[in-house]
Amino acid sequence: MGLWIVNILIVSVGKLKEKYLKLGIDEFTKRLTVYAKIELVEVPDEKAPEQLSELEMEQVKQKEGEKILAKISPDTYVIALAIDGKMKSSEELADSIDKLATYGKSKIAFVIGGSLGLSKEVLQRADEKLSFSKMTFPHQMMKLILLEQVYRAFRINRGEPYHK
Ligand SMILES: C[S@@+](CC[C@H](N)C(=O)[O-])C[C@H]1O[C@@H](n2cnc3c(N)ncnc32)[C@H](O)[C@@H]1O
Repeated sequence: MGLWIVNILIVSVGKLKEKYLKLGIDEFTKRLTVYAKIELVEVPDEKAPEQLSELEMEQVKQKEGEKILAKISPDTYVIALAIDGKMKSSEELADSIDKLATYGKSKIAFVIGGSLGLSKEVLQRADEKLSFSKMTFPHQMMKLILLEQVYRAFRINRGEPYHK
């Protein structure tokens, strides 16, 4: 594990409403502060009623995408969460984070899309696309799962015990 301070930024779309998810997110954020500087940023979602045309859906994603990109500095390594991205084991994610930190990429942003997903501009900016399975998770739940996996990654890299 590199000795660099790793800055983890998680950018997501929309305000977290569910209390049960908030509790979990707060818990893993707190646990992670031992290992990294962690920042969670929520950008406002665009109104997306049921009956949107393809074009309108693209516009929603584009507007949300602009707000996401505005939060990410140019020297940040961006990992976009996408269903069709690359799947990794927890050990592989841990290794990726370790290598990024070791080779001087100490700013890592994970990006989670809104209900319609991420814009092509965000996906183009991303250095990699990470999939958590072929299943679709609600974005707020995705944030909790991501935080747990990032926490797990740091525990793995430190050789610290964590339940299997
Ligand atoms: C409700 S999902 C969006 C679903 C949208 N139809 C799509 O295909 O992207 C909201 C966000 O959660 C993340 N997400 C949901 N399921 C995921 C998965 N299995 N792997 C990676 N990211 C996922 C993605 O960032 C996605 O943009």
